Amino acid sequence: MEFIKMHGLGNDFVFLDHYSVSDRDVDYPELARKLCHRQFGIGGDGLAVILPSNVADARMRIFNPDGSEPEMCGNAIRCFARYVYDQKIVIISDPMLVETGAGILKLNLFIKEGQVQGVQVDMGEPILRADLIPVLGVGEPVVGQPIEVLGETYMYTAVSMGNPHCVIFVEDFSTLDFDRVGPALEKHPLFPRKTNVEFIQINSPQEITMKVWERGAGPTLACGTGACASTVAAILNNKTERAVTVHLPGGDLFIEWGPDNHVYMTGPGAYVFKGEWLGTQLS
Ligand SMILES: N[C@@H](CCC[C@H](N)C(=O)O)C(=O)O
Repeated sequence: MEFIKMHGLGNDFVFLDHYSVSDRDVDYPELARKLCHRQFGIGGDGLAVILPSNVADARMRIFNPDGSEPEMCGNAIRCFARYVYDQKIVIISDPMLVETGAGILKLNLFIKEGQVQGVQVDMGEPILRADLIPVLGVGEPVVGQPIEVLGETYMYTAVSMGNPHCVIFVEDFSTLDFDRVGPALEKHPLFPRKTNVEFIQINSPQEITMKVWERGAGPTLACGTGACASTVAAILNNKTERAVTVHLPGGDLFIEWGPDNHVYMTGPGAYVFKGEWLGTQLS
C-alpha cells in the first residue's frame, strides 16, 4: 500500500490517496491504529484519506491514532491541499473546496513559481453553543467556566471548530502538570465526545503560545483547529486582538477571526517522504 508522509508544523500525518481507488471497503480506523503506530507502523498523529466528493473538489477524512474519526484537522487540510494541487488529482476551483466532517471549507493556495508556499483556510464560524460543542451542564457562553480535575480547579473556555476544544489560560507552562492534566481533561465527563485541550500563555495582544493535548492522539507539536479555537477563546476573554500569531512547539500559525465571523488560518504544509507499507503485526 503506497502512502505519503506530510506534516503541518510537526503535526504529522500518513496520507492515503484513495481518490481513484475503486474498492474503498477499507477499515480506516484499524488502518489508522496500525499506520500511526510510532514503532510498529509508519508513525503519525493521524491518518488522512484523499477521496472524491460530489459537493466539493475533493473530500478529506481524518482518523486519530486511536482509530477515532474527528470532524476536522487544520494542519492536515493544508497538507491535503498541497498534495491535491501538486499531483493534479483534480482541477481545483479557486478557492479550492474541500468536503470535511465540519462542512465544505474554502482554501486559498499561495503559489510561487508553481510551488505551494502556504495555505489559508476559511475554517468557518466557531461554534459557541454548549449543546453543539458539546459540553454538559453549563450555560452560554462557555467562557471562563470552572472545571475540576485531579483536585484542582481550572477556568476554561469551550469552542468547537467542528471538533471540540477546551482552552485554559496559564501564567507559566512550567507550573503545569501537562501529562496528567491533559488526558484527564480530554476524558472529563463534562465533554461527552471528549475534547482537545489547549493551554495558552498570552504574550501580547497579537501573540499567544500554545501547548496542546489532542483528543485521540495525546501531545502533538501543533494543532490547527486548536490554534483557531484558542484565538477565539482569547478574544472572548478580552485577552487579544482579532488577528494573532500562535506560537506552537512546531512553529507558527497566523489566525484571524474576521468581521464575517469566520476564522481564517494560514500556515504551511510540508512533505516528509513517500513509501510502501508492507503490513504491520501489532501482536
Ligand atoms: N491536529 C489537528 C486536529 C486533529 C483531530 C483532533 N485530534 C480531534 O480529535 O479533534 C489539527 O491540526 O486541527
